[in-house]
Amino acid sequence: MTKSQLFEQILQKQSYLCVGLDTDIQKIPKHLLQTEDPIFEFNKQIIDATKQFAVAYKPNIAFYEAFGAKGWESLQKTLEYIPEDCFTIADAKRGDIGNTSGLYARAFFDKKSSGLEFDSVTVAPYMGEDSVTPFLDFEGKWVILLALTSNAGSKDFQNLVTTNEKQLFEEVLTKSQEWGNSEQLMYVVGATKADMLQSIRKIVPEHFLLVPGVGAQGGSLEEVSKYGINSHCGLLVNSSRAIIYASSGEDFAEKAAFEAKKVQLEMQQYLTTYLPH
Ligand SMILES: O=C(O)c1cc(=O)[nH]c(=O)n1[C@@H]1O[C@H](COP(=O)(O)O)[C@@H](O)[C@H]1O
Repeated sequence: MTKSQLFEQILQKQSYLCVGLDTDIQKIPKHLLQTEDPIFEFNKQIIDATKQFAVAYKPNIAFYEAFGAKGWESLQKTLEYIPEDCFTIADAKRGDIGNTSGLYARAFFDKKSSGLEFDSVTVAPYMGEDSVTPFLDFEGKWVILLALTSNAGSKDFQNLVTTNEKQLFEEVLTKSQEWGNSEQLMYVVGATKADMLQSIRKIVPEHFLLVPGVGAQGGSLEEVSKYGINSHCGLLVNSSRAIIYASSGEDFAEKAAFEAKKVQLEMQQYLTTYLPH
């Protein structure tokens, strides 16, 4: 999916919601445990319930690979079930020396090789250019580079000041623009770091940002939208637990739809207010 196609979807659905499929077998409703593939069954019902309110889905790979071959099978079925018009993110946080990154890229982008073809994959930037470019070599695919993450430990390294008198995450935003453009690179900025969005937008005015951390982690959707929206929206805001575990009963899909719709309606307001006309 291209940047302009993604923006079109956002305008059509009046939403920049990404539903995180962090599907934890311990948390899914008990009645699904009798089905042949409970993780897929849960995802299928969540996707059906939320697809009119969401423009993207982000399965977090940890929740699948923990179950070995069976988990990968649930992931593949889930990916195939996501509607064509939704952007897909493999949240795998990969990155290694060049030849290894090339194989990680095949795992998520090359259907003939792995059976999976996502639109994008999350990548850790700290091994530098040659660890990221093998992902960028896949035409039409996106790399979502970790910049300023939502967790408390992000300050351990990402805020350190470098010899250029910049914080490390700012170096990531600046340097990586030499490797790819805003048609193939996005950045992760945690919703809990919304106060930094104004200065981040000065470095990456055109790029899409994947913003996790609203909902369960407490980030403010309003702040993120106010400081993060650019001329083509430029935001995918992820919510996982607050939507998919809105209920642990048989009404889980209905409750997920209710939560997703609530977020979508809020986003509609922010698009009206903050999207430049
Ligand atoms: O790359 C990510 O998606 C990510 C980056 C980050 O800084 N913080 C963060 O929470 N995430 C992911 O976003 C999701 C957040 O889930 P909830 O807190 O349940 O909405 C999880 O899958 C995290 O792994």
